[in-house]
Amino acid sequence: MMSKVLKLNNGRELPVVGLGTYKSGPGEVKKAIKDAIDAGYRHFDCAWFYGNEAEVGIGLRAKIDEGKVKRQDLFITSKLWNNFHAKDQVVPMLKETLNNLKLDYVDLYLIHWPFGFKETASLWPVGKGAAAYSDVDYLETWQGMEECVNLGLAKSIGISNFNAEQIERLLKNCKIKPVCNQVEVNPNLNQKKLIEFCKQRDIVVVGYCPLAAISLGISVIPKSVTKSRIIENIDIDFTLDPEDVAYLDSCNKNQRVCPLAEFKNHKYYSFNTEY
Ligand SMILES: NC(=O)C1=CN([C@@H]2O[C@H](COP(=O)(O)OP(=O)(O)OC[C@H]3O[C@@H](n4cnc5c(N)ncnc54)[C@H](OP(=O)(O)O)[C@@H]3O)[C@@H](O)[C@H]2O)C=CC1
Ligand SMILES: O=C1CO[C@H](CO)[C@@H](O)[C@@H]1O
Repeated sequence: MMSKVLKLNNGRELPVVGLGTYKSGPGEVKKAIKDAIDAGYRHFDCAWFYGNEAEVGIGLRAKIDEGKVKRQDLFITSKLWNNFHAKDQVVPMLKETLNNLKLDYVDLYLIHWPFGFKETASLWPVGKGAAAYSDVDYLETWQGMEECVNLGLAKSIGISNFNAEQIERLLKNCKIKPVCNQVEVNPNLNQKKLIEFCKQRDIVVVGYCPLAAISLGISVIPKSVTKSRIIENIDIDFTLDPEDVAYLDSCNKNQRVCPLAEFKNHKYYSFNTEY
């Protein structure tokens, strides 16, 4: 049976299953949040880039106000987008997210990707080449993330889409350790080496695009705006037979849904290494 929470390296607890919110559209995400809270979800995966944090916040606030949950029972994650990697932009961007979510703090704030774009570039500067890239080092960004913890705006901080080498470099140069690395995990990309690498360093892996990938000792954040699926996705009280595990292992092709290959020439692109 799967444990319901994972312990983070700062002593806090992360509910294993969370609700993803990417592409949860206007007019549907508020209801999805409310349905999810009713179904027992307490972990919500959000991001400034998803453009829907204000409506997510309305759903959360409605359930808090009706007394269904307390703020302290929820685990809310958000992420810093790539155009805002300069150290002095991190706190203001988190404040904007908090304003949208109508919260005083997030439980977890992540650097969404290790590579940055210029603030003046578009949010998704495909085809613009290096002219759109910023070379702000994610170590600088991390100092801004640490400031978020020191100000009480984030209870925990972490990273997303970082490779092993980047994690090692960050661990050697941080004051506050990242609690998690959020990366793609599914049968086509089982991430065994990266998961083991993170476990050895007491970093929890949160798996995105996760449908059908469970039992790996990680947290998963399936997205759905459909009530029956929201309920189905948290009802995962089962263990897989060894043959099922072997079958899922055989599916691994190291293929990504989100390679962001458009940015593969960026100095801090993370998927040019094995893991
Ligand atoms: N850090 C990062 O860079 C990234 C983070 N993420 C995060 O991870 C989350 C999950 O990833 P995502 O890309 O959304 O993909 P998912 O693997 O969660 O798939 C979501 C899709 O699957 C459908 N679905 C959900 N449950 C079921 C079910 N039980 N049966 C059949 N279909 C189902 C949903 O449809 P419907 O909604 O219509 O029910 C939706 O179309 C994101 O929402 C986001 O929060 C994602 C990508 C990158
Ligand atoms: O979170 C995310 C959702 O998916 C996008 C790609 O389609 C990613 O860029 C982003 O990291």
